[in-house]
Amino acid sequence: MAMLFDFLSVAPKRGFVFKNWAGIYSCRSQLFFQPTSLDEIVKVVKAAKEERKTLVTVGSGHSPSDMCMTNEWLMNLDKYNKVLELKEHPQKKYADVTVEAGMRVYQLSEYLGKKGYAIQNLGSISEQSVGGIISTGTHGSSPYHGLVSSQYVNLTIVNGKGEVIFLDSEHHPDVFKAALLSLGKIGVIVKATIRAVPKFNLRSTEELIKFDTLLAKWDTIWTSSEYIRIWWYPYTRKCILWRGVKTQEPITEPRRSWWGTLIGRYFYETLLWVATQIYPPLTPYIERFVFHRQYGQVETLGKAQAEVSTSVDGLNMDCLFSQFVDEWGCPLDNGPEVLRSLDHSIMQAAQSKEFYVHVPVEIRCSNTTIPDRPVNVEDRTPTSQGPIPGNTLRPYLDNTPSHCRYAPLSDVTNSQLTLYINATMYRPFHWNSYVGRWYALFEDTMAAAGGKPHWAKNFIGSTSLLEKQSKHETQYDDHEMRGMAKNIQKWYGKDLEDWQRIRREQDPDGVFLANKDWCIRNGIINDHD
Ligand SMILES: Cc1cc2nc3c(=O)[nH]c(=O)nc-3n(C[C@H](O)[C@H](O)[C@H](O)COP(=O)(O)OP(=O)(O)OC[C@H]3O[C@@H](n4cnc5c(N)ncnc54)[C@H](O)[C@@H]3O)c2cc1C
Ligand SMILES: O=C1O[C@H](CO)C(O)=C1O
Repeated sequence: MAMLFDFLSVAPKRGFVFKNWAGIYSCRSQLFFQPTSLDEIVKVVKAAKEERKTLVTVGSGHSPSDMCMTNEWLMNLDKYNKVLELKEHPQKKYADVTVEAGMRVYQLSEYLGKKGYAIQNLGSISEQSVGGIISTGTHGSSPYHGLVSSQYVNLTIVNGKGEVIFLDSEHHPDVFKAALLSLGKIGVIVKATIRAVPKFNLRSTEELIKFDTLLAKWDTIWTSSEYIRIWWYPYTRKCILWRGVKTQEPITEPRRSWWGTLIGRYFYETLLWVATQIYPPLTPYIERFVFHRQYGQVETLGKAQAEVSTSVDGLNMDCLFSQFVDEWGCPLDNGPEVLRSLDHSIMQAAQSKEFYVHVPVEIRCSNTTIPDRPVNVEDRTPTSQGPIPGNTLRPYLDNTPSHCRYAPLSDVTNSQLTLYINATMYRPFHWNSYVGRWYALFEDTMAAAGGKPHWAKNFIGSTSLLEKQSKHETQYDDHEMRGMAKNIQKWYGKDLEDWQRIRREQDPDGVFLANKDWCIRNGIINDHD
């Protein structure tokens, strides 16, 4: 082995155990690589091909599912994480920054901040790697911004033949579309160019509103701010409406957070542990108690005090504890019907003590419609709303509704938007909670509303959706993913076929077909691939 890998500056580790962030899944890889240069990455891919091994590239391991698990070769690009180039627009309206794909999003924000720029939109955290955040369809929450991958102008990948390929809207646009949401199966993303905008702060409010107020204002609320997200606390019948706009105002004191304190946090996790492990009917009481500690009792719509923070602090949030997450996207127009139905089911389940949900149920939106003209940047100021897209291609595996049509910012309505609902279930002190019955109901509701699951998360599916059953239903753990091959083939149709064709062309020997079981149970490859 020493001979085979003497080109590496960091020797591969044998038997390295990888655990995902939530600690739900772990695997023992045969060999674990941390290359430090493009040449080393190419050689690792070629060695995998020659040795007939499969290779998974793992970023920060923040995907909650078992998608990165492998008992063959595992590679991580944490040591391949430098900034390569910064190209500024002549009037500094934006900057295109090329980085090595192992860079973490928080590292990229730190670098950009020093140069006077910021990432246009973020998800709830910044721990992810650039390669990882692109590969799963990660999103934030905004009526104007799309998937995080829409900020990327180009990618460079190493495909399964060990070739280095540059991808953008002109060079191999079909491979670019496949790599913009690839689940790590098209090639290793080694470099990426992100379009950043002038640095901005966020002026945000957190308003306490009734669940009924949310439903009553559904038609206009989502377009009331550039950044917006809602946290739903079903047992309190209340929500927190978070809204943010770009500003150049100076940063203010952060708002207080009860669960942000050591005692609040530990107490909350202990209460959840008691509820999940000893007496589940406590859950609604805990939720009400925690909500009132954190947010108070009184409706504050239009009256909440604003906070000014950096864009990163404003867009990221405290995700609290290890968790299962089942998140789906569906047309935002279907929101009221979906939420009424989920509300009814959650209340009935609590009454019959069938299951309990954790909070918040996160409600977000994105605008993944494709602009019909380039954005005019000349008149833009650092606080102008909306994105300057890096690309305007729709990834083949984009899970958001495909029928929504573009409208200029001033004309955006709910009909342009995707609704994301995120059913988080905590694992207090890393003890599992029961998710099966809640997630089955949640998934049926979302599928009936035209939804599809977020690829990276803990969707469960059903044995009835598998092409071939390897286990009986009773042999699965409560939270174990059964898969949804038949639905995924039905939902993605020709897009999936195109993605599969490109996958085979780029990786004819199946170097990236690790964790084949995950791929087959979700229909992205066939048995004979
Ligand atoms: C607390 C928390 C908050 C989150 N918030 C959000 C959110 O707000 N919005 C949202 O949409 N998601 C969210 N996620 C999910 C997260 O953004 C995605 O799972 C993301 O893909 C994780 O990035 P990663 O670097 O950890 O990738 P990993 O989980 O390590 O890998 C994910 C996939 O990317 C592939 N991959 C990684 N690097 C490369 C590469 N260089 N080349 C090719 N393929 C690669 C892997 O093979 C795998 O298929 C959250 C997750 C957690 C745990
Ligand atoms: O996966 C996710 O986890 C957090 C919620 O805790 C979030 O926003 C996701 O998305």
